[in-house]
Amino acid sequence: MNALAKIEPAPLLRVTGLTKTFGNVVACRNVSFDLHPGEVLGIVGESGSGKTTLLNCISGRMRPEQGEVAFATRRLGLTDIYELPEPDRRRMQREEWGFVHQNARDGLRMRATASANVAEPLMNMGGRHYGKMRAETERWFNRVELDPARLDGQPRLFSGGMQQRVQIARNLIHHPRLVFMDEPTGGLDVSVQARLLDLMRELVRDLGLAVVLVTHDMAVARLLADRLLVMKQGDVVETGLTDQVLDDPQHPYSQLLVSSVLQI
Ligand SMILES: Nc1ncnc2c1ncn2[C@@H]1O[C@H](COP(=O)(O)OP(=O)(O)OP(=O)(O)O)[C@@H](O)[C@H]1O
Repeated sequence: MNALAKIEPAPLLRVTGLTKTFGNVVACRNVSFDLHPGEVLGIVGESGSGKTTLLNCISGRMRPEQGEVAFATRRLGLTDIYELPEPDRRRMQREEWGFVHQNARDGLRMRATASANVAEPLMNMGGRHYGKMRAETERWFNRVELDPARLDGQPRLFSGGMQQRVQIARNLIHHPRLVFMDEPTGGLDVSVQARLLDLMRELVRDLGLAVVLVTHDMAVARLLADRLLVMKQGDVVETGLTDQVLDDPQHPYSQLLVSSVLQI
C-alpha cells in the first residue's frame, strides 16, 4: 500500500467518465468525481446544464452510455451499480440510499397516510413489529418537526413544506448511507425554505450523511454543500470546496453564476 492510499479514505461513490446523450444533446460529458462518507456534494449550474441527468445516472435511475458509477455496497464493497443484477440494484437503492425529490408527489404516496409513507422503508427491510415501527415513525415525525397528531393524515392534505418533511423522514428512517436530493426546497415559500434548510443541515451533520444535492440556488449550495461541482452544457467546468468556488470562482462561467446571484 502506498502512502497516499493510507491517507485517502475509500470513497462511498466513485463516478468515472460518465456520459449521457439525448440525440444530439450531450447532457453530461465525461463526468468523474469521488464522494466520501459524510460529504455533501452540490451539483450546480443553470437550467439545462445537465444536473438532473447526472443525478439520475448516478442514482441508478438512468443508465449512462459511457462511464461507471461505483458504490461501496455493504455486501460487495465498491461495485459498478449497473453491473449488478436489476433486483440487487433495486434492493441496494431501497436499503442503502434515499432520494428526496423536488416534488413530494414524486416521492410519496399521497393518498396513503403520512405514517405509512414514513414507515414503508422499514417494512421493505423486513420490519414486522407494528408497535416498534410506529414508535420509530413518531420519533421521526418529531425529528423533522411535524406534529405527531398528523401521523394518520394524508400527505395530499399537507402544505408543501410539511410534505417535504414527510419525504425527508421517509428517506432517512432506514439509515441510508447516501441520499440524493433534487432541488429539495425548490418551489417552497422563502420562509418555509429557510427553516427546512436549517433542519436539513442539522440532520446531515448529526447523522453524518453523504449527500449528492442538485440545486440551481447558490444560497442552498452555500448552506448545505461541502464541495461543489459546477456544470455548464454537460461539462463539469469547476470543482472545489464550496467557499472557494463561491468566494473565488475560477472559471468565467462560475464567475457569472455567482455574480448573477449576488446582483439579486
Ligand atoms: N428525456 C430527455 N429527452 C431529451 N432531452 C433531454 C431529456 N432529459 C434532458 N434532456 C436534455 O439534456 C440537457 C440537460 O438537461 P437536464 O434536465 O439534465 O438539466 P438541468 O441542469 O437539470 O436543468 P433544470 O435545472 O432545468 O432541471 C438539456 O438540454 C435537456 O433538454
